[in-house]
This record gives sequence, structure tokens and C-alpha cells, in this order.
Amino acid sequence: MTPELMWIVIAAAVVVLLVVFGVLLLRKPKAPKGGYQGTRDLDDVPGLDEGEVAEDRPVSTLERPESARGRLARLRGRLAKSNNVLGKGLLVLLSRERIDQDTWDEIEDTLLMADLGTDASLELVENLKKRVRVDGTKDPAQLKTMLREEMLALVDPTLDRSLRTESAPGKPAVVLVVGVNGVGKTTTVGKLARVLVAEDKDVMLGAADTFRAAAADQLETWGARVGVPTVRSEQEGADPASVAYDAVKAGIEQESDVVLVDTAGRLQNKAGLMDQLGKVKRVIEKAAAVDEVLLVIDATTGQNGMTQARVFAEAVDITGIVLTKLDGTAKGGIVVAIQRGLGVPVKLIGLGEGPDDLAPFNAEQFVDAIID
Ligand SMILES: Nc1nc2c(ncn2[C@@H]2O[C@H](COP(=O)(O)OP(=O)(O)OP(=O)(O)O)[C@@H](O)[C@H]2O)c(=O)[nH]1
Repeated sequence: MTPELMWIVIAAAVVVLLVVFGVLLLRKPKAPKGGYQGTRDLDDVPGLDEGEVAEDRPVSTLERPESARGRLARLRGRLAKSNNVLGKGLLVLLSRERIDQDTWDEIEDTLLMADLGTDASLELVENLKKRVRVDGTKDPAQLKTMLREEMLALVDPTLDRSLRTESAPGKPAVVLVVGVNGVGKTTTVGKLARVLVAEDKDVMLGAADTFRAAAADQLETWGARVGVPTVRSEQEGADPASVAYDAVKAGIEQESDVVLVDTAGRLQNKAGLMDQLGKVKRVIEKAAAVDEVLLVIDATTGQNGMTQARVFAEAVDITGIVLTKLDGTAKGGIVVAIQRGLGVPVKLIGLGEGPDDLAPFNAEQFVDAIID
């Protein structure tokens, strides 16, 4: 090798080393395992803009989730847009010059198409029919009021829809989230963590969906965005009950207020599902009581969703329903069908893919969004 060539090789090597060193220096810090456990209040973190979005976030870019109050008002447009056909369709039918049996049949069909279910649809039509006959009214405003009242009665504003997330002394509240895969379970757990963080609660996540490693990664990312740690197993196919137990133990040790446990729904048969969910619940109860079992149902799946709901309700005592994807369906009537079918209230609704697009369910606002 000539001396000139040797100098060129040395110069090239120095340039390569400088580039590699530069890249290493510029790389963002990696999230610690288990998420961030430090401060999560924007007020505690200088130089942060509200609503800032980042992927791999160090502690200084934690997000401040929107408070749950008023979310449904913000998301009302999405509910109204997708369920417009139902509300407007009914009002058009009711404001016909003559409301004869054919019109009532059309009203019933509209309700059935919105997944209200046969019994509820019949009941609504019969009640409206009676009131229209007695009042003899044709005034659209009055008909709208009647429709609103009858629909509200079906949705039932008297049900207790509060989430049981109050901790006992020395024990966090435990919320188990169940449902088939793809309905939006992991997303819901992530969104719910944000609702609780906005209420200033200390949350712990348990990634007991061990069928898919990506599900735990997904959950961990949700948690990291708001400073919530996740207990998970690095091993795909690990025992979900043991991960759930570890999460609750960690919640007790770290004095968390609430532990949210995501589970797997990818099970081949009913017996397997019952065994697994039963075991997860029993094992958790060795450490703390399970306060809430939320069943997540995809509102776009209609009757299929009802069938799934029944299978889960047999496997474990459901205390509340989360209806996801209500932004993408005209089948808002599923709220009534599910509540009636299971005897369990809808407590939360998903109205989009955004991190704060999960709202506490409110019967009045729900009916108003459909009818107004
Ligand atoms: N439009 C809309 N999409 C939603 C809503 N909730 C969840 N999704 C989407 O549904 C898809 C599935 O959500 P996941 O949370 O991964 O579902 P999962 O039930 O946990 O599925 P597995 O992890 O496979 O068991 C994602 O693309 C979510 O963004 C909602 O309320 N509205």
C-alpha cells in the first residue's frame, strides 16, 4: 500500500467513526422497562405544550389526558353523524301527514336496523302509538319530545354507570377488561388509564394478553405516554393469571389506586375461555378483590357482538360494558339490546381512535345526539 493510499484509508476510517459517534449522541433515550414511574403532571414538567404528540417519549414529554367530564359533549358530533339515519329517519316517519300501520311498521324496521332488538323495538312502537293516539298530536316538536322520552326510557337513565375505581386501604381497585380479540380491548385499557390519570389516580397496567407479544408492547406504549407502568411477561404464551397476579401485587406494593388488567380473547372454545378467565379472576383474588369486570364489545358487529357477550357473561360476572367503535356505525340501538340481554349497564363508549376518544356513557346525551 502506498503512503497516499494509507492516508486516504485512515481519513475515511476517521470520518466513519465520527459519523457513528454523532448518530449515537443524537439518538433519543429509550423508555425504561415497565414504563415511567416519575412525575406525570405537566405542571411538574417545564417547557411542555399541552397535547404534544410523540412516539418514544422520555419523561419530559408526558401527555396530559383530557378529563372525562365533557368528553361526550365533544364527541357528540361523531355519534350524531353515524346515527343520523336512525334519529332523522324516525322523525321523518313520525311527521307524515297520516301515521298508519305501514308507517308504524317502517318505524319498527328502522329501529330493528339500528340493532335495538325485537322486544325493545316493539315496545317503543307500541308506547309511541298509544301516546300519539291519546294525544292526537301532529306537532313535530311534540312528536320529537315523545320519541326522546320513549328512547330514553329504553336506554334507562336510572342505571348505575359509575366505574368502581375507589381503592380500599392498602389495596388498589382492580379492573379486569375482557372481550374477543380485535374489539378494541387493549386500546380501551390504554384510554381508560388516561381517564384515571386525568382524575389524578395512580394506575398500574397488567398485560395479561400473553397470546401476542405486540399486545403487551401496545399497552406499555399507552402507559408510557402518561407515566403509567406496565407489568408484563417477556415470554409469549406465559400464564395470563400469573401476569395478572404480578400486576396486582405490584399495584399493592407501589400503592397504586387502580390496577387495569388486559386479557386475551383469542380462545378456541367456550370451555377454554371459561377456564382461563375464571383462573385469572381467582388468582387475582388471592391478592385483592376484583372490583369491576368490563366487557368490551365492538358496536359494529351487531348480533355477533351479542352472542360473544353471552359467552363471556357465562365465563365471568360482567359488571359493565364498554361499547367501542360507535363512531363508525349507525347501529346505536345496540346499547339497549346489550343492556337488556345481559342486564348490565353500558358504562363507557369508544368514539374514535384518538387517545381520549373514550367517554363515560350518559343516557340523556346519547339520546339527544341521535335525535337532535
Ligand atoms: N373507530 C374506532 N376504532 C377503535 C375504537 N376502539 C378501538 N379501535 C380500533 O380497533 C382496533 C383494534 O384495537 P385493539 O385494542 O388492538 O383490539 P384488541 O381487542 O385488544 O385486539 P387483540 O389485542 O388482537 O386481542 C385498533 O385499530 C383501534 O384503534 C373506537 O372506539 N373507534
